[in-house]
Amino acid sequence: MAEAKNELLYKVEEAEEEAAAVEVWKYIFGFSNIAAVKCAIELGIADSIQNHQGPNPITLSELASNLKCSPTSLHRIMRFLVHFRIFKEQPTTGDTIGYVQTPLSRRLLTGEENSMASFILFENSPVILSVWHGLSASVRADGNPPFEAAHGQDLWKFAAENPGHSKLFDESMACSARMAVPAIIEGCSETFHGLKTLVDVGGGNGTALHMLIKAYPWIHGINFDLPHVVSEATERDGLSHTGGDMFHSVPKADAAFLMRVLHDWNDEECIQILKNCKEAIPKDIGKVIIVEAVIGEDRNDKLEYVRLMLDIVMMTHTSSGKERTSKEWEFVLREAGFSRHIIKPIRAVQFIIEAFP
Ligand SMILES: C[S@@+](CC[C@H](N)C(=O)[O-])C[C@H]1O[C@@H](n2cnc3c(N)ncnc32)[C@H](O)[C@@H]1O
Repeated sequence: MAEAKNELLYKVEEAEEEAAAVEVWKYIFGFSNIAAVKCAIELGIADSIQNHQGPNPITLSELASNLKCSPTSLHRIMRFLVHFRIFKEQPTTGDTIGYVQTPLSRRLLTGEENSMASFILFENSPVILSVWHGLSASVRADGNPPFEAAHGQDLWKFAAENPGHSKLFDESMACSARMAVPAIIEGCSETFHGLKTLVDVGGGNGTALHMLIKAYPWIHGINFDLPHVVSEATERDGLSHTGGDMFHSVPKADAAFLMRVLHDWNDEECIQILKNCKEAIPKDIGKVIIVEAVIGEDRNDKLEYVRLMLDIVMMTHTSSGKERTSKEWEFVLREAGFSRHIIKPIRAVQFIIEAFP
């Protein structure tokens, strides 16, 4: 009996060793996946495949000629991206191989509804990649927050002084807003009924608010963000842009909407922002609609790993931000003076938290 048990234990350990020997390469060369995808976006591979006309899928030589690339190098990139199922190969009638899109490669198109291209380019820009080197120092608490250690100032001040970086950041946020807002509308439509005005606090370039106003045209939207952000935002029907500082005050409206803003700040700062939102809404019918990750709420959810990654992203990108558990949300909301709140899951990384004065 004991021998059989030892034998089984040995087999499990052996299988784990074998798996580790394969898995460890992900951590040695894992960045090559990101770099190859970034390269595909910069070259415009997905766009070129999309724009290709004709009965056959685009061949390597056609793609290389469109993109003005060396076919030999492009072949190596395409072989890699096909292996990782970003693109697919398909035979042509001319007995060669062509390339076609997959649902994943369509996320690399520029200017498409589901595009994540700007988000990928932002997260893998030199400015952001350099901050990751400061992670262990900040965990040991003997270093500055990683972004400040790398750039000498925080993300927001850096953005205000670097318009190119700020624009890419706003576009990257708009990309993921285009994914999140349909999930909000699908999962929580009733949240917006009865509202005449809605202020999007830290609303970036207004993409999310514009989508909400299109779905609920009776609402007038106020897109509120830092002055340098709203000065670059496009004018859109049904909404106005207001520049300011949410730590000072928030424009008045029936409800305040905060999507992926509070996770940029520590508890004390969150409480201050939430108190200012509470001041901005009516005491009787007002509410604050928060769109944020809730860690550990559904550990088996397919997107839980994204919430955990996002928490580490907050450690590196912001000075004090974090993703929160439901208990941590309860704490900041109570401290900000809200009497009750409800957490609703939606089909997204984030949940909806509705808080009432
Ligand atoms: C992570 S982004 C979220 C953008 C948008 N809500 C979304 O989800 O797509 C955080 C936003 O907060 C804004 N922000 C930072 N500090 C602010 C402040 N003191 N007052 C107003 N907005 C601020 C930033 O400019 C940025 O647009």
